[in-house]
Amino acid sequence: MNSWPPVETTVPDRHPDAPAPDTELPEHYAHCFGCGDSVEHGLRLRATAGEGMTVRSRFTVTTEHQGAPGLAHGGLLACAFDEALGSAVGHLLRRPAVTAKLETDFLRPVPVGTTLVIDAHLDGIAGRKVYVSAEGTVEGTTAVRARALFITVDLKHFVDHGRPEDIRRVAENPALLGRSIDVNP
Ligand SMILES: CCCCC/C=C\C/C=C\C/C=C\C/C=C\CCCC(=O)SCCNC(=O)CCNC(=O)[C@H](O)C(C)(C)COP(=O)(O)OP(=O)(O)OC[C@H]1O[C@@H](n2cnc3c(N)ncnc32)[C@H](O)[C@@H]1OP(=O)(O)O
Repeated sequence: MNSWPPVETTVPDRHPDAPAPDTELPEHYAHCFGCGDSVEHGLRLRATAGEGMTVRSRFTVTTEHQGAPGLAHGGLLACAFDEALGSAVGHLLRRPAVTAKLETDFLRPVPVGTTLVIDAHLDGIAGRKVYVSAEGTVEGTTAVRARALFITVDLKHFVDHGRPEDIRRVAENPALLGRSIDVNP
């Protein structure tokens, strides 16, 4: 297995305003497929800040998340990890970031009706590059592992690239961003 992180990094401190351990984390965007409550068949991940540079997320697989009969679709499992890893970056560093690379190892099938518990860990940063990894367990057995590179960006990244009507909706109703992001800091 390649060494991880693949470049020399430092391990940052938790941001002083990062949520305290055991705090339930809010959805970061109401229409986010990973965590938003407004997405009917979204993944609706729920996350809790952990100790140190960790966040624990939970994803309950429903009938709408199948790839094969009774089993979670691998792409949706990757999505759950993207969300869980992004949540660790965003909440622990309090900086906006986007996924540049996401790699997943599927070790065991994940059945419909089970809850995948995803423990994400922020491994290190090098400039704008943030390396994170996670392990997902079902009833105590490791089912999926993932590693990702996130790149920190300015909020302008989203304004410049997002569809204008969606950006406008958020500007008019900042509550769509939950309590995670202060659009007028
Ligand atoms: C007021 C503050 C508020 C703060 C926020 C607070 C709280 C937030 C709270 C919660 C957030 C919660 C949850 C978030 C949950 C889920 C997140 C889901 C995230 C996503 O789902 S997001 C969608 C998918 N994602 C994209 O839509 C990205 C598309 N992409 C781009 O937008 C560009 O591609 C970008 C910006 C990535 C880079 O572009 P760029 O021009 O800015 O920078 P550049 O290319 O120079 O890369 C810089 C350095 O990264 C290296 N690098 C780049 N890419 C690499 C790769 N793939 N492999 C290896 N290395 C790579 C380069 O090699 C260079 O390295 P070096 O510095 O060493 O040269």
